[in-house]
Amino acid sequence: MSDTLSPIDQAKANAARKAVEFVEDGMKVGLGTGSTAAWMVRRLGERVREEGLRIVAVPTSSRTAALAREVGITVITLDEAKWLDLTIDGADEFDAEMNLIKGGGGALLQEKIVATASDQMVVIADSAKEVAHLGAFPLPIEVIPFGAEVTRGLVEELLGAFDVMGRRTTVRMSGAAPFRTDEGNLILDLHLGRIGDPRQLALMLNQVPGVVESGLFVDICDRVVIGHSDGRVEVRDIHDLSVKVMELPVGDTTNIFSNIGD
Ligand SMILES: O=C(CO)[C@H](O)[C@H](O)COP(=O)(O)O
Repeated sequence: MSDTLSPIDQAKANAARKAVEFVEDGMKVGLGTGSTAAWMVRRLGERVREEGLRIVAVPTSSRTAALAREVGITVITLDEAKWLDLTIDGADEFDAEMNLIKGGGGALLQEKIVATASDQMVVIADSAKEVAHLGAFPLPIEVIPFGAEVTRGLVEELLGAFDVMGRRTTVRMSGAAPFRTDEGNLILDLHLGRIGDPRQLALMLNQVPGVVESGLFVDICDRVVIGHSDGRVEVRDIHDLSVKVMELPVGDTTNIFSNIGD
């Protein structure tokens, strides 16, 4: 029930609920990964079951695929979809230009492929994710296991040429073993503190052999839906950053709180 939710979960759920309003009948939709995205998938499932909304969806992880099927959403592959109308996903950080750090859940590669193959990417986030400069959240990069320590060394060397505060890197773990992505790759977390030029860093990281992709999303996000813990939801559009739509709490969220798995 909604009154058992923490303020942060309430904020995430409200942002998710608002973003799902952008989904229209007949759309092909990309589904993000993470706890905020899970709220969105549940709410979308509700619309499918209760309103008869006809959509097909491309999930960005095996976790999201399982949840989507569970709530009654038809799942297809990106190659079947070919192109998507809209992707809704969470983020670990976003700045005023809607640059993002993503990959806290380890799904950054599929998330970037799916978002890039979409007419629109809508990010849903609680207000704590907004930052003046990206980088306090460790930047995840996906690297192939072959020669991963050499790749790590090259990345650390590269960071020496960048305007970042810290340069420490860690291999993401899952218990005692390295975390593996859905593609079987590893995640390196870059503890940068502050990223001076996200665009340049994203470009350069992709030049390192062994790096598959970084969690820096530059010029990909079109809209951010921000949930506040007091119940307000704010929508920002990259095409009109001067306009902020402030809204009162969005409807009754009781149903989607009944089967919380994340
Ligand atoms: O990028 C992601 C997963 O790879 C998530 O969208 C990001 O980590 C935000 O997660 P949450 O909504 O749980 O805070």
